[in-house]
Amino acid sequence: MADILIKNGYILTMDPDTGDLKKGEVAIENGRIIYVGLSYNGKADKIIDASGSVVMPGLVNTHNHAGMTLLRGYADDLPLAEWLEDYIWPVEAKLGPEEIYAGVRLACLEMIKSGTTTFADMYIHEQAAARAVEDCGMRAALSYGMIDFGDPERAESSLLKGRNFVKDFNGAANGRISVMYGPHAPHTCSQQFLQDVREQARKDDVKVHIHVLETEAELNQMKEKYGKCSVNMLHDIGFFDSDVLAAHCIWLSEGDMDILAETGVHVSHDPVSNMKTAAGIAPVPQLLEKGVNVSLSTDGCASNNNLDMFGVMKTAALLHKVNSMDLTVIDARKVLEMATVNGAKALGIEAGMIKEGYYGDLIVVDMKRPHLTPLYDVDSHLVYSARGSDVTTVLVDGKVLMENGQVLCMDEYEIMVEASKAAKKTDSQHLIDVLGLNDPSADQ
Ligand SMILES: O=c1[nH]cnc2c1ncn2[C@@H]1O[C@H](CO)[C@@H](O)[C@H]1O
Ligand SMILES: [Zn+2]
Repeated sequence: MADILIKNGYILTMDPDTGDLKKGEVAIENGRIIYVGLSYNGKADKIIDASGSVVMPGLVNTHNHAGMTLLRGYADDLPLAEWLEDYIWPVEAKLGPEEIYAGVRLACLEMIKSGTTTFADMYIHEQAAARAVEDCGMRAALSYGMIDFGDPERAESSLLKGRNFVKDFNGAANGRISVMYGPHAPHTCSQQFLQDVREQARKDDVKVHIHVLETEAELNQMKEKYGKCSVNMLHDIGFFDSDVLAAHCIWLSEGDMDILAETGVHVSHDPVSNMKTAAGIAPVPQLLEKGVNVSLSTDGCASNNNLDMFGVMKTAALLHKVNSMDLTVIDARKVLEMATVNGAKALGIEAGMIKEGYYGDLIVVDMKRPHLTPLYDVDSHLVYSARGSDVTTVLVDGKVLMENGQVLCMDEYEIMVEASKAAKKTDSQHLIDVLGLNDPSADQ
């Protein structure tokens, strides 16, 4: 007997073998999809009626700094280096594991409510992120953000933290948590450190998550220091492999793109963040053309400033259309693939498609809404018209985390209270108490 049977929905399987089903059923047992088709010939403990809705794979956000929800809107409209060095890094030093736990809980709440079932993360106090993921039921590929700035002592302590994190959390939360090594970037980490991390990752059979060529400043710094760009430097030290997830990848030459394609590096594209920080435009159509696996992501909340993957999907499509002055350069289906299939592939998880044997990670999107009426083309609506708030039901690992808009896995109000309290640790003079936490007469 199945645990859950989803009926009456339009099933966007994203599986080319099955295609989409105008009205189909999905059955889930023990966390895995056991049936996708027109009619399930068996019983189920629980029925979810998806009439008037699309049932699709949960979205996969492949580059996040989830704890940064605490810094949403904390410092905006500043040059990237100044933003990071003068505002973000000093304030991160004030945040401890309890604050990050509250921030990641908030991130998970926001992601669940907008249809993301899995995210890849790189941040400080990542054990707290792991605890938050374990508690809320999401799936995640977590990495401890490591930076050495060329300081051997810092390199040693950073790698030790990374290794301990890998040891403690690989396969945690019943396999919902996977781990990666997270060296920050080629210009903030020394070559030796990057080599050491690479070696350790191979030894542990763990993937690597890194920022690559996000800014022109990084490109110039690398050329000055090594006489070559980040991609060539990393390639020359044998860093690249099909277990590497590289975020941003904006300032690429033709040759760089060939290296990424040949080595099987996965690229995480952050269009909203890249536009907001004026970092540039990643050559996504060219990367896809060369066969690079490109997935989509929000980046941290301080450079987005939300975690809505529907916004990211629309922005990705529009950005590359206008940039190439060719609106056929990327279509809605390709964008959906990047947000589901490609993301799961980058993280090496059996998700991103509604397919027998895959994880029961899926979402229900309500199409009975003014801004989704009339409906000619499901792909088009999901990318160009829908919003995260159209997601009504979310399942991860076959567990219902949200049903009919009701979050079941956490108390929304409590999460916002705890995050607002944690944000006080920033000592910002500008924090506005919208929840009325400092006013005892405030109505809850
Ligand atoms: O857009 C970005 N570019 C580079 N670094 C970033 C960006 N957003 C966040 N971080 C920083 O990466 C570290 C991860 O552990 C954090 O210090 C975070 O602030
Ligand atoms: Zn980032």
